[in-house]
Amino acid sequence: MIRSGRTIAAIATAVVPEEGSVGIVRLSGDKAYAIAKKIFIAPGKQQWESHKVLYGYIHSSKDSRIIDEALLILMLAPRSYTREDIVEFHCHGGIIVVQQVLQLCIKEGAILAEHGEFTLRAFLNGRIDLTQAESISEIVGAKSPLASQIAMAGIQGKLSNPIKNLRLDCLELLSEIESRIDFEEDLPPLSQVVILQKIQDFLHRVKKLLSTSKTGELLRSGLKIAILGRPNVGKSSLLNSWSRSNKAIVTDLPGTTRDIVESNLIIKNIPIKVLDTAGIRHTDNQIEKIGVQRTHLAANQADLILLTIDAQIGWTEEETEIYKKIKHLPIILIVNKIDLNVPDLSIIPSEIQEVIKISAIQNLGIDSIEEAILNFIYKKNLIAKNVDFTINQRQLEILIRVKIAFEDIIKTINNELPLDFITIDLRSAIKILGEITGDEVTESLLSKIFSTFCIGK
Ligand SMILES: Nc1nc2c(c(=O)[nH]1)N(C=O)[C@@H](CNc1ccc(C(=O)N[C@@H](CCC(=O)O)C(=O)O)cc1)CN2
Ligand SMILES: Nc1nc2c(ncn2[C@@H]2O[C@H](COP(=O)(O)OP(=O)(O)OP(=O)(O)O)[C@@H](O)[C@H]2O)c(=O)[nH]1
Ligand SMILES: [K+]
Ligand SMILES: [Mg+2]
Repeated sequence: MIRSGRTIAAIATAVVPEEGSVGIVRLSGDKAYAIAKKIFIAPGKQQWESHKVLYGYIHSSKDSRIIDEALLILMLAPRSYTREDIVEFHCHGGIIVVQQVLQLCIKEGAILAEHGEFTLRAFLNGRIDLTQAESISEIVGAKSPLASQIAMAGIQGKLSNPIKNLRLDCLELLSEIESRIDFEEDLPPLSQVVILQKIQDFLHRVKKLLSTSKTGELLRSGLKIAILGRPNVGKSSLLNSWSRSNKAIVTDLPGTTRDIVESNLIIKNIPIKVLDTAGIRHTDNQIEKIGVQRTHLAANQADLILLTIDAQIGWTEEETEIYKKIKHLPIILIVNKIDLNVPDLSIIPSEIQEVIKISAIQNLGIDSIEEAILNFIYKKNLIAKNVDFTINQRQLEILIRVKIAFEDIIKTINNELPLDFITIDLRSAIKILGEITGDEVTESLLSKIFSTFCIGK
């Protein structure tokens, strides 16, 4: 994975046939400039200077066939994304031209970049730390404006700064304690109370960082919501009306939906995956049977269930039977088809607190469903107010280990054990914190992290 010394090349923009008016191919490494000189002609008196745009043609050096009319940007080290020499060819979009330009670069001695290799180099060359690199990957994959804003804060160091500061404060305390151990007679004593206060402050700071993880998780993975109910209550109609699509087949025949139909929505910055499912009933039809099994699987993987009933029919024995199987899950009751009938809601189970009346066909009540979902999210504390950064799963796991180390130190102090015991845990906390920023990191961990990035990033 770490192969500095070679010049890497990749297509940096999305590759979609006939789409995207401009496509970028970029090179990073010692040979970038020489390769660019070979395949790019800048007519007239244009100077090959760093950070100036050149206009010209990309051509195959072999048969001098012109591949594209393009712009070129040269960014010489260390003033570049990777801190190596970078060349960008801004070509016409679509896939053919950029693929040809990439091939040309390979022919001239570049190697294909691996996932995240440009950003890996930015990290290895010290331009950014590991949290900033992870934030760059996150801004690319952001599913909502808030997620993107949080990733941008991460790129600017909003996450790495508190972690770096905490690590520095730990290092300072460690050296104070160690010097007491080494030169006990020459220094004023360090009271256990002072150490305790400092560790409690560190612990508080770790907990604050940890508290952002749920929000991060919600913004990244979103919420899975399954629409459940017996056949013909209008589950597929609800999915269609909600997602303003015709994704799911709707007919007046019970048992229409056989397989899960998914739709991805964003509600107030939160990604929501809505699953339409096969209506639950006993059936001898082999296909429908499998559909119903899939409904049960989907229900158990969902964060929230929209149990849907028909206003004309109300709550029946069948609903009671379905409810028994899902009552351990968070449920919102949806009463559909209120355009046809005023429903009798007197017999629904009292445990069901949220009841929303809608008409899928007339697009009525969808906003109330969204409001109820947001309430569910706030009630469960899945999203924090005024978040300015969040930690990811990797950082969460590391911070939990740091928290344990601090808690162990507090126990050590309370048990009045010798200072040596404190330094062991403190040193371990420092090392673990270094795994977040990348100050303490193995090559295999780096491969793991950067392999999830997109190519050309
Ligand atoms: N064309 C293009 N657009 C792009 C990128 C890119 O690589 N190419 N980026 C890629 O993700 C993002 C911008 N991020 C960047 C971050 C740092 C540097 C950079 O050259 N930094 C140097 C020099 C700064 C300076 O000249 O003052 C540095 O920090 O040392 C460039 C782009 C988004 N847009
Ligand atoms: N009047 C009225 N009819 C509706 C409404 N929602 C759905 N329907 C009708 O109810 C019938 C069944 O709708 P679907 O959306 O297929 O019901 P489903 O729950 O997905 O049914 P299965 O997939 O078979 O389980 C169709 O004829 C719809 O047009 C509504 O809000 N008002
Ligand atoms: K149906
Ligand atoms: Mg259906």
